[in-house]
Amino acid sequence: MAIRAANVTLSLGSNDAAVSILRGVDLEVPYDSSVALLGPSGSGKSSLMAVLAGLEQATGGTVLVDGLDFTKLDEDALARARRGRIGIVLQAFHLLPTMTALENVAIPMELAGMDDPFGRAQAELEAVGLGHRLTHYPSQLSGGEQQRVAIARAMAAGPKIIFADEPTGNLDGSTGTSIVDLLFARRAALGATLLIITHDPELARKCDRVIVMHDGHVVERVTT
Ligand SMILES: Nc1ncnc2c1ncn2[C@@H]1O[C@H](COP(=O)(O)OP(=O)(O)OP(=O)(O)O)[C@@H](O)[C@H]1O
Repeated sequence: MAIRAANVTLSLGSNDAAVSILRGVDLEVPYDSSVALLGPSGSGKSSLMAVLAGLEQATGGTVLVDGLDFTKLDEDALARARRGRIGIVLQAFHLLPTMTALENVAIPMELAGMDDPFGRAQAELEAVGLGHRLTHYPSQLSGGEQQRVAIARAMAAGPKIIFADEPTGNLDGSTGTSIVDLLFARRAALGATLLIITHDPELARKCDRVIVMHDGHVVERVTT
């Protein structure tokens, strides 16, 4: 299993002010599969993703990601565990404005000490259709192009698991559709697992499984 989570809880704040955000989530996600995470606003989708991606520590339960027990790792070890294993795409593209498209994709790999960061970055930008935009800065790119750079950044190190939180939320309909197609195509090419938060039932149907959350729980699991 790419992800195996059992009885995961997340509380934020302490004592009287504590808020229960995840209230015992169980989840199994096979390798090389796609999963849509649906549910009303505030149901805990982004919080669950943060825990599974190693960005936030669960308060309780077990979180096994690619065989690693994330609940046993401190922040530094989590950062190391994410490298080359996990790719993240968010609604806001979070590109660095002072870096070109190529640098935005290559520099994180260079900092992580990976081999040939610029060669890999160029290959991945070509794969997302941006071979002609390598030296453009984010401000010179359209929203859809910026999200392609963000996807290239998430994919370039060859992650086993890709997390995407409403990746089309800032894009118009047809641009959003092409971004989704691209995510699915790159996922398949890499043999990676994709977990995608969406409000779009049509997108959810494209995934192998659909998981519905409500009030910090998983309330429905559907295999499509
Ligand atoms: N840092 C925080 N401190 C306190 N409460 C928080 C914090 N982060 C999230 N929450 C609360 O946790 C609950 C779940 O939030 P989360 O963002 O995971 O939901 P979501 O399902 O992703 O919602 P949306 O679809 O609106 O993005 C919400 O009630 C939110 O207000």
